This record gives sequence, structure tokens and C-alpha cells, in this order.
Amino acid sequence: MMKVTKFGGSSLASASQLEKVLHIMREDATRKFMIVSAPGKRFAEDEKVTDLLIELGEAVLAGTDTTGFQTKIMQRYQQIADDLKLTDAIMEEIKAQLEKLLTLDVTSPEAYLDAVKSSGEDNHARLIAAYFNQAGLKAHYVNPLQAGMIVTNEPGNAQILPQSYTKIATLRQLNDIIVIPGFFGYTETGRICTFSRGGSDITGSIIANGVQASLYENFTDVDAIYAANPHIVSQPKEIAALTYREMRELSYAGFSVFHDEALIPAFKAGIPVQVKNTNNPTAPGTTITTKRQAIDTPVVGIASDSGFCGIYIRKYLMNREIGFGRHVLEILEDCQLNFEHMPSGIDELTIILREDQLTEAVKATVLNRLKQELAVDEVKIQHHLALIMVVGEGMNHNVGITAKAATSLANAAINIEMINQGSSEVSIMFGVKEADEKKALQVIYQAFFD
Ligand SMILES: Nc1ncnc2c1ncn2[C@@H]1O[C@H](COP(=O)(O)OP(=O)(O)O)[C@@H](O)[C@H]1O
Ligand SMILES: N[C@@H](CC(=O)OP(=O)(O)O)C(=O)O
Repeated sequence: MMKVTKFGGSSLASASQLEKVLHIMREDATRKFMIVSAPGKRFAEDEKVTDLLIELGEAVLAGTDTTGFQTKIMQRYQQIADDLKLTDAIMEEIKAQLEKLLTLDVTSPEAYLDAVKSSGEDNHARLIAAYFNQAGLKAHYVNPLQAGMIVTNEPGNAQILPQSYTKIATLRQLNDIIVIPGFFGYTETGRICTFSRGGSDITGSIIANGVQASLYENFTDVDAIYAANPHIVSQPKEIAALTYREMRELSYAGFSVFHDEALIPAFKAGIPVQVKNTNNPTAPGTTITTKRQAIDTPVVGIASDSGFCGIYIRKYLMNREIGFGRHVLEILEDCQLNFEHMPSGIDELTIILREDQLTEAVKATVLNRLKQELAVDEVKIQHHLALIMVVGEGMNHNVGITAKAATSLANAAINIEMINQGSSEVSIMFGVKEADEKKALQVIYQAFFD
């Protein structure tokens, strides 16, 4: 039995948090691989080291003063090192690593920013390994390159390459605790490339798959995954068990507690994922597996996210025009736009996408091409949409889920802009105006859980 244990930024934000983490790692000898994030927030208004590093990198690229950011970043590590009474050697190493960032090649700004961002986890992994050894728990820092994390060359959005897994499997032969920084890998040409934000969860899942772990533990700052975002719904129900599919839907739709891309590697190797609380490690947490026992409640969770828009297209007899949909999607592809949903009717089609992709120039191109090449009767963009996702594997045995959610919205006088349900029936999406997002989530939650 061998576990991969990932600690998020909030679990590693200060010396007192690191003491809890040491205790967690020490009390279970099967916790062999440890994946770490950069120091996160110690309190609500605090700054994450990753955010400070992004500001530092942007200042370097803009040629503006960087000393303020350098000082703040060094102080975060120094404070931890001082409180844990670590030797000077580790801070010398971190200082040298940070100084090196200022001398790196900036010809590719995106690649440069990734190198800067990745140092948050890299330096923290070095510090944590040093701390464990000083406390008498043998640990080794292993860089993602040594670990075999080879990724695509997509800065800020890397994906693991399949050949990585063979090398990762050899990590099983190493002794003691292996501390691997999360969030980044190396391209085939040896450049650092990070996953998307929150991507240390992805590293943990990849390592769990590669070493064939018996469990992937993900330690964070809540007792469990809740049925709704606790910042919007007060005291939501804890979820004891979820399937990979449910979790992927929920995390993609707004449950930021676990990265949606972190499900696939664990799922492919059939490794259960357990989300647990560093501040309350005896709480059972949430377990994510292929199947869960007793699907008694049809809905397990409700997620929401804002920042979407809809491109509404209407054309009489659209349904008879072969290739119409393909042509619309080709225009989106040419503009490098990702879309999320595509609800349609006989003479109409809506493409839902993240609003931040639609710059004025892209918007003009898309609208012009739709008008000219497809001779549509009407095309308009609906801005500021939020999507509410009602998720549960049990929904396909239950009639009336859509009606129940829609009734709760109607009773709260919230207009439904659109509804979409995939044929797998694991989720139903409701589009509402951003201004209605919180209220909509609260009333749908009440309808299913109160
Ligand atoms: N449905 C949910 N269940 C639990 N936590 C949630 C949920 N939705 C959002 N969160 C937020 O996710 C946070 C944990 O994720 P994150 O900040 O990424 O943690 P970490 O620092 O461990 O990586 C929680 O503190 C909580 O505010
Ligand atoms: N530090 C990175 C990666 C990460 O996973 O962080 P956290 O575990 O704090 O969500 C980020 O902020 O995006």
C-alpha cells in the first residue's frame, strides 16, 4: 500500500501549517509521495506566492521595478524558515533560485512567466524536504524533470505526455519520503511549462497514476467537498462520496476545491481520491471513486460559475441546411475559441463560451463571418451569463429534477436564459444572468437539500 498525498497552498502557508503537515506525513508510513503547492493565503486578504510571482514576472517583462515583489516573496519563505528554525543553507538556496529568475531569457514572455510561477512550488518543496529532515523524517526533494513529468508546450495550460508514466513508475524504487513540487513539468525540449491555475492537484493525480498508488489524498482547508460553494450557501451539506464523473462536472462548473483536470489520471488507473482537511485530519472527508454505493439522492451537488456569454444565432430553416453547425464551429475554430455548450432549437442555436476570450476584434470577426458566410437572420451576443450546474449520477432514474430546479427559480423570480442537459444525464445546466447567480444557487440548493 502506497499513498500519494498532496497539500494545497493553504495547508502550507505558514510554519504552523507545516507542523500539521509533518504530523500527517509522520503518522502514516504509507504516505510515500508528497506533492506540494506554493505557500498560499494565511488569511482571507493575504496574497498567494504564485500571485506575487506573476506580478514579479510581469514587472520584469515590463522593465519596471521588481524589488517590492522580490522582498515580499523572500519574506514569505524567510518567515517560515525562521519560525521553524531552519538552517541558513535552505534560505541561501531559495535566494539564489529567485535571483536566477531575474537573469532568464525573456524572448518568449509566456515561457518566462511559467518559469517564474513554477518557482513557488519548487522552492517550497526544497524547504519542506529540508524541514522534514531536520525534524528527523527522511525526505528527498525530487524535481519534476527527474520525476519524468514531460508535458506539452502550452504555457499556463500544459498537458502531460503519455511517455511520462514509464519514468514516473521508477520513482517507486526510491526510499524515504519523496517531495515533488506540483503545478509544472518540462517540455520535450526541457523548458518549464505550468498547468493551469490550481494545477498542483493535477501533478498529484499524475504521480498517483504513474506509481500505481493505492490512494490519492488531497489535503486542503475544508472538512469535505460540500454540496455547494460554502461562500454562497451557508453551511452546505458535506458530500461523503462522489464518482469521478460527478466530481469532474462539479469542479469544471465551479467547485474550485479540486481541479477538474486532476480526475482523469486517477480515474484511468482506478485510484480513489480522498479530499481531506489538514486542519482536521481525522474528519473522513470526501472519497471519489468510479461507483458509489446507494445513489439515494438524485442530486449530489450544485456548482455555479460566472463570466460566460452566449452567441445567439437564428435562421429560418437552419434545421434543413446540412453543414450549418459545422460552418459555425469552423468560424469559432478559426478564431481559436473554446465553447462550453451549444443548446439548439429548430431555427436557432446558441454557443456558450467564456466571455474573456471574446476581445472586440474577435467579436467583430465572428459576427461578420456569421452574417456574411451563413446569411443568418439574426445574431446577437448575450453578455454576463452565469451557469448553474445541477449534478448527480442518480438523475437519470428520477423524473422531475429539471422541473424542481426550474420551479425554485421561478418562485424566486429568476429568469432562465437557457437550459441544457447532456444525454448522459449526469448534469443539467441552467443559464441565468450573472446578477442572479448567487440567489439562483441558493434557491436550487434549498429545493434539493433543505
Ligand atoms: N463545493 C465546495 N466544497 C468545498 N470547498 C469549496 C467548494 N467550492 C469552493 N470551495 C472552496 O475551495 C477552497 C479550497 O480550495 P483551494 O483554495 O484551491 O485549496 P488549497 O489551498 O488546498 O489548494 C475552500 O476553502 C472553499 O472556500
Ligand atoms: N500555486 C499554484 C498551483 C496550485 O495548485 O495552488 P493551490 O494548491 O494553492 O490551489 C496556483 O496558485 O495556481
